[in-house]
This record gives sequence, structure tokens and C-alpha cells, in this order.
Amino acid sequence: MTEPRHEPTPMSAPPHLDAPPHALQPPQAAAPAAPSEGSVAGAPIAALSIRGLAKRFGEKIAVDGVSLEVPAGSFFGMVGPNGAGKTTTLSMATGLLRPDFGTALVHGVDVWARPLEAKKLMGVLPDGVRLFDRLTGEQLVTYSGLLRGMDRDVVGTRVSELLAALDLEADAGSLVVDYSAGMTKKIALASALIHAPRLLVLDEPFESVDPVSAANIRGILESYVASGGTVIVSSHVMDLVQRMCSHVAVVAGGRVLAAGSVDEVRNGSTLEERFVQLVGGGHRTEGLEWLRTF
Ligand SMILES: Nc1ncnc2c1ncn2[C@@H]1O[C@H](COP(=O)(O)OP(=O)(O)OP(=O)(O)O)[C@@H](O)[C@H]1O
Repeated sequence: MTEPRHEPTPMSAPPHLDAPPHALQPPQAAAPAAPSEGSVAGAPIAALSIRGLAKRFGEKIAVDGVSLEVPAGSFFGMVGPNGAGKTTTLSMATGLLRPDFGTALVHGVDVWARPLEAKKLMGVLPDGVRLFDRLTGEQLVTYSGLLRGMDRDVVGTRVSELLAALDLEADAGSLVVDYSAGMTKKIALASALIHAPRLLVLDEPFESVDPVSAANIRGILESYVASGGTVIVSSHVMDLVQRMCSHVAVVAGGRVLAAGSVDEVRNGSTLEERFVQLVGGGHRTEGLEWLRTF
């Protein structure tokens, strides 16, 4: 177990997928995981520990050796430009997409070697994954709870509370297929929360969500973290991440450019300024003359 990272870390050159360094192990060859509770040799066990995750789609290297330590009890933001590899990384880290190389441990449990145990510890809001959308919202969240082996009465109570908290009570009986994008996001979030997991991994949870619901969701997540849970969110909204998160990783081109506490990473600038510095690029306004002809 490596120490949780607290420094903003320009990462060392990541591995090439056709020539992985010895540190990269195929997931099936991962060492037996440490127990999920407590600590190893005095070092606290990270809520999520990602080591050397890599994924190629054909010629495209989507994730190029990502390593991250997400401290337990942190509110961790993952930011990066479109196509940076955030969704691919989080999908591999949560057992949705098999990595080509690397490992992911949730509270010390190897996600790919011990998936059932690891998945009990996690609630996941994936990006763009189909829901059972011929169920009503209420049925979908209830189903998620029962699938987790929860007591039916407990599920009933929690479903009511979640639907109220996410302002979905009036639409509880409507089919999810008829929900708006924001409502779909919220019902998927309720499904991820129902079993009170220790780690929540939320891919763009605020996308399409109205400001009132977003504030409600933020409140739910902040009190969840205050009570010891860990949240990982990917987002494009730097201001939100700066205000909401304790830690952040900046990802681009399938690599981690910096990671640490938000204050360490932004280093006196705003997170947005630091992001632009790290990721590069800028405004490109040349061309498009045809848009300036009026
Ligand atoms: N199933 C796939 N097949 C082929 N290429 C893929 C696939 N999934 C992702 N990619 C590619 O991998 C790269 C990383 O994609 P990913 O969705 O992880 O980025 P992202 O950081 O989540 O982007 P965004 O912020 O736009 O959601 C992109 O170039 C994308 O086109």
C-alpha cells in the first residue's frame, strides 16, 4: 500500500501499453488484497487506490497508466478536458470495464479479483449506461435496494426519503424512459445511494441537473462526506469542484497531470486557471470567418 498522495504531483512518464513496465500487472495477476478495514503498517487504507490503470481501444490509448490515491473521507474531484479518459478510468476502477493493465482497490479490496466484495462497498453513477428504464422511478430504486439484499421495509423507507430529497416524488410512478435527462441522473443517483455505500463514484452527477436539485445533491453529498463517506466526482465545472471538493486530480490525454488537495493543486491560482495552465490550449478564434459576416 502506498501512502496517500498529498502533494500536487506532476506524474512520472506513464507506461506504454505495448511495453508495460514491471510495475504494471494484468488485473488477474494482482496480489491478494489487504483486508478492507483499518490500516496496513500504520498507513490508512485509501478509499480508492488506482495503480497503473491503462486501456486501449484499437489504436486509441484512452488511459495511459493512471495511478491515484483517494483518501478515505475525502471529496475528490476528477477534472479534465473532453476525451481525457475520466469515464474510462472510473469505469475500470468500479468494475464496469476491464483494464488492460493495472489494479483498483476499494478500501483495500481488489475490484477485479474480488468484485462482489468490492461492489458492496461502492455506489456508482456511471455516465451513459442504460438503466432499466421500463420501470418507474420508484420501482428502479426499490429494485436496486433489493438487488443488494436489503430488507424490503428498509428499502421502502429509504426510497421514499431519497425520492423526496431529490424532488422526484411527483414522478415516482412515471416510467424512467419518460424522464428528462436531469431526472434520469437523479434517479440513477438514488439507485447508487440506496445501500449507503462507503464510496460513491459519480460520473458528472450535476450534468443536466437544475440548480435547486444540484444544491440538494451537494447538500446530501457534503453530509455523507462529513459522516465519513468518500465521494469521487468527475466534472467539467471548475468552480464547483473548487468549492465542493477537498482533493482533485487533473487528467488529460489519459494521464494524471496533477493530484492532491485542491489548495495544493491550484497553488494560489483558481482551479480553472491552473487547469488551463496544466492542460494547455487556449482560445482558437482563427477561421470561422463565415460566422462573422453579419
Ligand atoms: N468504447 C470505446 N471505443 C473507442 N474509443 C473509446 C471508447 N470509450 C472511450 N473511447 C475514447 O477514449 C478516450 C477517452 O474517453 P473518455 O470517455 O474516458 O473521456 P472523458 O474524459 O470521460 O471525456 P468527457 O469529458 O468528454 O466525458 C476518448 O478519445 C474516447 O473517444
